[in-house]
Amino acid sequence: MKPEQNESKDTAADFVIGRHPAVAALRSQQTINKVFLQSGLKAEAIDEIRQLAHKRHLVISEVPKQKLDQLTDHENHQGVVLGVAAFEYATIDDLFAKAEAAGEPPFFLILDGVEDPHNLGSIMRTADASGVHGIIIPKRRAVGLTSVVAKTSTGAIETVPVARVTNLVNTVKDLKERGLWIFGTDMAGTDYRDWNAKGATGLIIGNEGKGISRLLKETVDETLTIPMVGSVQSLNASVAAGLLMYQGFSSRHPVQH
Ligand SMILES: C[S@@+](CC[C@H](N)C(=O)[O-])C[C@H]1O[C@@H](n2cnc3c(N)ncnc32)[C@H](O)[C@@H]1O
Repeated sequence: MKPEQNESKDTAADFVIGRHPAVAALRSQQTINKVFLQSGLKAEAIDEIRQLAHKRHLVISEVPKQKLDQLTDHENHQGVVLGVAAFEYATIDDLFAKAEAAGEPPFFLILDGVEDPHNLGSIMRTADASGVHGIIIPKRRAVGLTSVVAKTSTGAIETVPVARVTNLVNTVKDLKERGLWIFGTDMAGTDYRDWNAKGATGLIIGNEGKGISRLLKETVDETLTIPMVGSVQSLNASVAAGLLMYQGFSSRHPVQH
């Protein structure tokens, strides 16, 4: 499959939902594109939001409650939703370009349905620190680039490109054709301390509950395990990703004695 059939450059819409978060966002430096207020709603907090929006020369759209329910997937919006600056997604080619610009074999992270924005943000933070050239996520059933992810990433959202694809299995097959060696992760594989990530590498981290899907597991060249001696079943996805990314870093940047 050609990459352009599976992925494209796109942007994520994000919303600030509810009265307090909206006031905080309007008072901050955050770029706001749209202000939606529930039509006919009268309250002091709404007046304050109107004033703050006017001060910033923002256009206010008065919309029926159903429209806000729809935008927020029925979250408790209290009649207020702001459309905030979207984060732009990269393409797979952008990720390859980043590796090439660094003069290094690609080191990509593939997240198979990570859902928790704190996990994604924290993974991005470690990816930035450990020299990962980019992250690939699926379009469906996974968290995207939201404001919580941006905050948790402590700025890494600006430096680590994230590509969103419709079909991870096809993307991984395509990456293999482009020379990457694909590593899966679960509880029964090679000890990750023996892992050498010097070559072109794709590392897959699974969903917080389900791990890596069966079809994706079938595509991997090798599976890695972080040994565990306690009683818990598995590590948190971002902790496991962090340890593995740093093992990758260690093999790429050995200590010079
Ligand atoms: C919370 S775990 C998922 C657990 C899931 N029940 C399973 O059995 O795969 C989320 C992801 O973190 C990574 N992970 C967690 N603990 C790991 C370990 N000890 N070794 C390798 N990867 C691990 C894997 O990528 C896993 O898919």
